[in-house]
Amino acid sequence: MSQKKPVRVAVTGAAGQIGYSLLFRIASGAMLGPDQPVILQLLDITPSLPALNGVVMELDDCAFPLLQGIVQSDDPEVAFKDADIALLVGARPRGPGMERKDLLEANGAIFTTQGKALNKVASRDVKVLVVGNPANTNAYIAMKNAPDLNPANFTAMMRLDHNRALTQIAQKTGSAVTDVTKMIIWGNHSATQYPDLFHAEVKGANAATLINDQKWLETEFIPTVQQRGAAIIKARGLSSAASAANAAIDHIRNWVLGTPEGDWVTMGVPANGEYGYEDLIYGYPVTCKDGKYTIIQGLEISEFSRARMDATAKELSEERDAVKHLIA
Ligand SMILES: NC(=O)c1ccc[n+]([C@@H]2O[C@H](COP(=O)([O-])OP(=O)(O)OC[C@H]3O[C@@H](n4cnc5c(N)ncnc54)[C@H](O)[C@@H]3O)[C@@H](O)[C@H]2O)c1
Repeated sequence: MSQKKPVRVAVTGAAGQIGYSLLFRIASGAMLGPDQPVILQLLDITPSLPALNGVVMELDDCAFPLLQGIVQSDDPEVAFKDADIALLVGARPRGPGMERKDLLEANGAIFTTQGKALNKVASRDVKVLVVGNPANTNAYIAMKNAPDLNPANFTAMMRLDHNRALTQIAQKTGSAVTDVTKMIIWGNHSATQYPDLFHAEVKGANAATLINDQKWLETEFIPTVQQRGAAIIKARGLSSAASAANAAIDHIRNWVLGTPEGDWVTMGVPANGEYGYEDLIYGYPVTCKDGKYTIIQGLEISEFSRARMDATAKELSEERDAVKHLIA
């Protein structure tokens, strides 16, 4: 039995689809390691509490050795109390006839409340990952509503896009996914994201040079990664959930336990002028060590890449400007 102090992991939207894949893997040790006990602090809205209780019954029935406690609540100040990690998954889905700005508004209200609650009760070092869409802007709103916490601790999930791109390159080049390194998804977790092949490597060789097919890059690779979420909804009738949960596990595991030597990952993190962007939560390549991430700086950016990086930054600025009134 591990002697380590349990880590408090808050998960919102815990009764939802992603929650159903995510919670069991956190409790099994997939996220923080096989010797790290956890306490799950689960938040959902009042009407979803009966369903949440069913999920908790199943967690109990797994008898996970690392799971040292479960809290269930519809109150963010209960769920976020002393949280070391907060996975903000719950969000308002886009309903029929809802415009993008209505979605921003509905989620803005949720992430304002949750940012304030984190500010009030979470651990001062809480690591926040926003999964609920629009993830980058929701993370921005939560960060701005938590003035006592370090802004660097607010991140948005770009890892699903990153992992999707890794597999596209592995399949294209007939290599193992572990042979593909240094992928980057710049910008927003949306259809404007820019999956950048020009710094990626396959067994240490530059991926763009190796593939040497600009038409494929522009007409297949980039759109496939950008549109993957929609393709999954079309095929499955439901949005990606297990792969999203897996990406959340990867994001936190690397942030807490580090990235492998010679590789980096993509995280949506506060932009403070890197590559010319600021006051956004923007997808950047980062390495992680000792629980901290560092943005990879100084990569050479071609005109082709710059146009796409700017386009996704423009969309993020527009989203930010649309929610300005929600920020204190
Ligand atoms: N960043 C990414 O890569 C990525 C990938 C996939 C899905 N997503 C997003 O993740 C979110 C969740 O997806 P899902 O498939 O689990 O959805 P879902 O509808 O199955 O579950 C969402 C859950 O959140 C709960 N919820 C709603 N408002 C809440 C609030 N204010 N506080 C707490 N809980 C609340 C709901 O009751 C529900 O249980 C969606 O916004 C989806 O678009 C993001």
